[in-house]
Amino acid sequence: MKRELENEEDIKLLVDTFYDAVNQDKLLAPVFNGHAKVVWENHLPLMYTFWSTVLLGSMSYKGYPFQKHMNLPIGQVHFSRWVELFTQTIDELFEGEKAAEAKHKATNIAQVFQLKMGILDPYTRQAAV
Ligand code: HEM
Repeated sequence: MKRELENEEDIKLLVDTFYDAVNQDKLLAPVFNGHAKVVWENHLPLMYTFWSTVLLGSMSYKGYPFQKHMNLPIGQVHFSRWVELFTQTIDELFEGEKAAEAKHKATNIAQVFQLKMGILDPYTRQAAV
């Protein structure tokens, strides 16, 4: 049954389910595990703090996420998949205002990363040529 996204337990469920999907994705899994060699025991708790700061205002995350992405071998196709999996995860588990906010914020942050990386053109917001 779908529920409102409202507490730390929900954040943990969101993050765990999302990265399970990432780990099964043929496009994204090699970036996380092959290229970046992410240590999941560290990354997952960090992402709980990130999303609880963004959505619940906990202020438990302190960092600069963009820096971790700027040298990754990723383009528009990777970001589109990331946003698609995130959106699917939210829709599968949650409903309501916070769920909508989570999708909106994730999409915006993904767009900002792509603008900063020069993947999207700042004027058209389409793929930069
Ligand atoms: C194709 C898309 C993406 C890929 C491949 C990706 C991959 C990564 C990788 C490899 C790391 C470093 C993990 C580590 O060193 O342990 C990371 C960190 C992180 N990512 Fe992403 N990411 C993507 C999109 C996003 C988006 C859209 C967001 C936000 C909505 C995000 C938020 C973060 C945060 C908060 C961190 C932690 C940064 C820190 O160390 O403080 N990522 N990501």
